Amino acid sequence: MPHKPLAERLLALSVLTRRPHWSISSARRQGPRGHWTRGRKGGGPIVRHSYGSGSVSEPGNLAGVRHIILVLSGKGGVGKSTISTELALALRHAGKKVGILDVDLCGPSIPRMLRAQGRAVHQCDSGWVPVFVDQEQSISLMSVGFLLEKPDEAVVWRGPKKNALIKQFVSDVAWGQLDYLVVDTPPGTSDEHMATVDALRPYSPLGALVVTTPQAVSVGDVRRELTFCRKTGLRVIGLVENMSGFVCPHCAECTNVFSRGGGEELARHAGVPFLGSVPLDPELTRSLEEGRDFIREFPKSPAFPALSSIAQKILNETPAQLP
Ligand SMILES: Nc1ncnc2c1ncn2[C@@H]1O[C@H](COP(=O)(O)OP(=O)(O)OP(=O)(O)O)[C@@H](O)[C@H]1O
Repeated sequence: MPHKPLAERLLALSVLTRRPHWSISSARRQGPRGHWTRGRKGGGPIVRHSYGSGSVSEPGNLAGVRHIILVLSGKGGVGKSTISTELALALRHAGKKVGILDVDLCGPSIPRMLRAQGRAVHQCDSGWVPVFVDQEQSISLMSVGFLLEKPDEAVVWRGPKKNALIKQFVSDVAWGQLDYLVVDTPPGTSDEHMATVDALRPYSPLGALVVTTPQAVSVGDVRRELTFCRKTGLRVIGLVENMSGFVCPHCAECTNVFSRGGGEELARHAGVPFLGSVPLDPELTRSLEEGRDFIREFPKSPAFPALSSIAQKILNETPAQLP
């Protein structure tokens, strides 16, 4: 069977939902600049969904989410998806219900990191049901990776189309009730970031966690990321320095492969909290490649204390529990 293009599969998916107000099919009356437009004016749809720990009847599909955390970085490959995944796992092991929204449309890596590639997105009356990655259904994940025919298929879209999908991820995914939604973003400060921040603004995100590596270039990029947060009114929860030294598995000595301390110094200089330094850890790399639960399986590894302490700092800031 020939592969259908992604837009066609999304169209088929939204036709299945038969949603009267906002679906790709009804909204494909394209605006003058190629934007998908809403079928009717107004705010988010009134939804009633009843899975998870209760039922809600409020505007929009993020109404049951308590805290939204964006994970940003100025540069690619610094470990944004890694920090998003491990933060979600650590919060889940602290007894929280967690969702992950992967808006890194051109490089969705979280399905692989959580061994969820190839899983399907289903429908309910309230929209797309995210993929539950654990048996207890404590972590749910939505990613463009689930809409691709092949895991390595490229998403070659211009900005307006990407922005429309991001808006749809925010308005049409039935998250149910969550303590935390972790949003993994692409590197940089692009249109997609603006679209994400704009779509999430009505839900008052808790703020942004900014990831950097110790090298000067990444630290320079993160400076721009902090400016982006300031200009878009997004609070910086804190800065994380990733790949910060390598702890030898034989003698436990830490070698600073890159320079060290740049992130902490930048945080001090910028007046934002520093959340911690995560060392390079081969067990972390392996567990991400194999889609294993690093927080549960590797509590003695070098990256574990830093990752749990970052999660604990977030928990300390947001003590409220779901009822
Ligand atoms: N602290 C760490 N120790 C060991 N490996 C790590 C660590 N942090 C990240 N990695 C590895 O580095 C690679 C890049 O990480 P990741 O995909 O999280 O970066 P990213 O910033 O999300 O990249 P992109 O910009 O492509 O979205 C991955 O293979 C991951 O396993």
